[in-house]
Amino acid sequence: MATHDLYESYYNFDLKLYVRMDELPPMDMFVTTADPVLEPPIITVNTVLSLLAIDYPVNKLACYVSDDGASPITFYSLTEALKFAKIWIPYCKKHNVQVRAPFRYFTSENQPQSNIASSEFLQEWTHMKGRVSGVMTNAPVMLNVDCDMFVNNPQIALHAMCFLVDNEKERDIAYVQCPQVFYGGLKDDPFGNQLIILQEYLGRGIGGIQGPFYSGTGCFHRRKVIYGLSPNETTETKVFSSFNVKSVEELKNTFGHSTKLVESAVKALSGLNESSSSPSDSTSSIEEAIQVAGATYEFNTQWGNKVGYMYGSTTEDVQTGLRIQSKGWRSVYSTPKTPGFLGCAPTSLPVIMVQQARWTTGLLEILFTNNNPILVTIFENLRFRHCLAYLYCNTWAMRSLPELCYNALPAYCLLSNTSFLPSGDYGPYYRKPKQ
Ligand SMILES: O=c1ccn([C@@H]2O[C@H](COP(=O)(O)OP(=O)(O)O[C@H]3O[C@H](CO)[C@@H](O)[C@H](O)[C@H]3O)[C@@H](O)[C@H]2O)c(=O)[nH]1
Repeated sequence: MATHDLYESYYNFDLKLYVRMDELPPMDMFVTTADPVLEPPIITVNTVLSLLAIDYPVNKLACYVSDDGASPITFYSLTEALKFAKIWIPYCKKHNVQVRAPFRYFTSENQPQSNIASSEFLQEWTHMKGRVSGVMTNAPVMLNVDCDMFVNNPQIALHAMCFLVDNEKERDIAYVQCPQVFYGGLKDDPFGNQLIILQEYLGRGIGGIQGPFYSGTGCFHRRKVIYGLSPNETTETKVFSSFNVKSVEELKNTFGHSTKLVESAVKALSGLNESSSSPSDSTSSIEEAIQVAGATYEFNTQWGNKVGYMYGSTTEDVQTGLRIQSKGWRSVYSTPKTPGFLGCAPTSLPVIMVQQARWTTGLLEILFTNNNPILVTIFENLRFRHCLAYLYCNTWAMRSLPELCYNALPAYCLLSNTSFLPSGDYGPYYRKPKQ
């Protein structure tokens, strides 16, 4: 194997990835956006450009943007961005640019140092800066990213592949989650936006049990797991014992009436899509994609219930991760020195409160679904200690009441001139220390 064919990447646990370029699995990347006012198209465009420019074979990447706001401005911006991508991506790769979201790259701290940069580079840099203003692929790996989170480490996909490329030891890993890291936060993080407790302490702690929760953006999934595969249903047993004997009708009950989608799901579940790198005929795929994207497609199917993203909670990501882990799958954190993705945290109190109210409500809702952590620990394969970690998060909203009372105690004591701490009179059984 020639050295230049090798991709080598180090992970925290000294895990190495030795794989030829053509052996890397294809990857579909999903960016979601909803509101062109709150999430200006320029942010989405930067995220898309940074994804397209990651260090990965270009013929194995596909990027999908879901715009729930159906904004023509976002659409127009993306078509313009594609033209820009044709010069931006080769430029990043040629000069090994690290931050590949143009709006971050062209900030003052990234100005090239003219004393060390070659004249060719300086010329190209200036040229680039002038332009800044301006059911198809079925890949086995899927990455999802919020529109306001750009790629900060172009090798992040290779880091994730350390775990996902078929490696005997890591076969039961369902997804690789990158912690959410934010730029431009408030000084001293007064509202806890950097999620330090959640990610640095809780996240890393549960990483040692069954792995981090799925927390939305910055997550690399195996498609077959999203389609409902369990770790004990190895590729072979699934193909030969289950799907081959299931009738087409049964499969349609699960995946809907699109024959093409059913075929692609069977391929994904049986691992037959692991090496295909080019999309199928794009015209017919687009027609099929329009059909399966319709709001009514999911009626009387298992989407949202057993396959795909779970419904029933506004934190669909945590619930989907719980469904996956309840089958016994594990997950891992990807925390290379340079964070994989950087996002923009809200900075005003009202926005933060709305966001946290949404999260806490969503987490509580999970307790009232079939994916209640206690039920899936008893009847499925969620580990007990992992169940406790989920319960700790799910009850975030309920904990707010005792926490509020506790926080109000010092103020109450000051006003009423009382103390909630022991007064010093410990009763007859207390022996005073000798002087
Ligand atoms: O109807 C909607 C609403 C939101 N979004 C997109 O979903 C993403 C997350 O929405 P946002 O309002 O930014 O929610 P956050 O609370 O910041 O997101 C966190 O929490 C969400 C719910 O748990 C996860 O889906 C996200 O990945 C995670 O970053 C953004 O790209 C939105 O554009 C849509 O596509 N359609």
